[in-house]
Amino acid sequence: MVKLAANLSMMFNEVPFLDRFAEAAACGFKAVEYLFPYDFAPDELAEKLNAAGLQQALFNLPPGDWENGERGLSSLPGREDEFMESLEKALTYAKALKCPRLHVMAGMRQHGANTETYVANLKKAAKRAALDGVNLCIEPINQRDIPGFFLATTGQAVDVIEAVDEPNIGLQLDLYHLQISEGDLAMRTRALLDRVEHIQIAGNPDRHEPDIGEVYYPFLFDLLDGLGYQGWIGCEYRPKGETKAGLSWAADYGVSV
Ligand SMILES: O=C(O)[C@@H](O)C(=O)CO
Ligand SMILES: [Mg+2]
Repeated sequence: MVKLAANLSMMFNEVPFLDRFAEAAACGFKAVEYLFPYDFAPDELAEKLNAAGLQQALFNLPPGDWENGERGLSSLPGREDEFMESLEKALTYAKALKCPRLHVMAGMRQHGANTETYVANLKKAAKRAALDGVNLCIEPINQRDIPGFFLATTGQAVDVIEAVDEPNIGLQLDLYHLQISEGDLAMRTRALLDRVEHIQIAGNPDRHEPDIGEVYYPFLFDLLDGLGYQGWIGCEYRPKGETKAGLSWAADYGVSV
């Protein structure tokens, strides 16, 4: 059975961030994800999560200087210490939020990203995260949304995961990005599933609700069920209008308003 997690960076933007937990739970979501928790204290977030009876499915490591275009540190030579510090910060939050997985963003080609640094950093980070029982994921992102993002395709991600060769690193399969970059969603999902740690969805090409656009998600959900996928599916989309008004697509999966 498909398990949907609300992405609180994009959904429920009608209310302040800390109020989005209760909104998501009221609609029937059992888990949430978001980009970054770092504007708030871990205890404050844990209290919101617990009060709403939600699980924390995923969040990202600090990405570096976001305002100035940084999108992760893990592949940037000369930033290794900063990267490990960012991991420690994320692990502190993961512990407070009982979050079993973290997304490690790759970084930008134009900032000097390279595979050797990426693999070495991920290996060290995976070993450290394993001590806390946390898994890491890497996510290929399409070059239209983030031109120059270092991790561009699932093939590259699989090569990196194989080179890192640690049991707690896997793929964050965002089907919105995959549709733009590679297509052939069902066949690729089937081939990649044993590497997948987390899935995200949105309608293509505008990143609105999954029932708006060119991808037919009910087919992919049935496929995932048939393949025995047990993980979360993060709803990482920008609602076209009001969040709740656009949730009817999720009624068959335990979410309604
Ligand atoms: O797909 C995305 O944009 C996110 O999952 C992310 O973590 C980076 O922006
Ligand atoms: Mg994503």
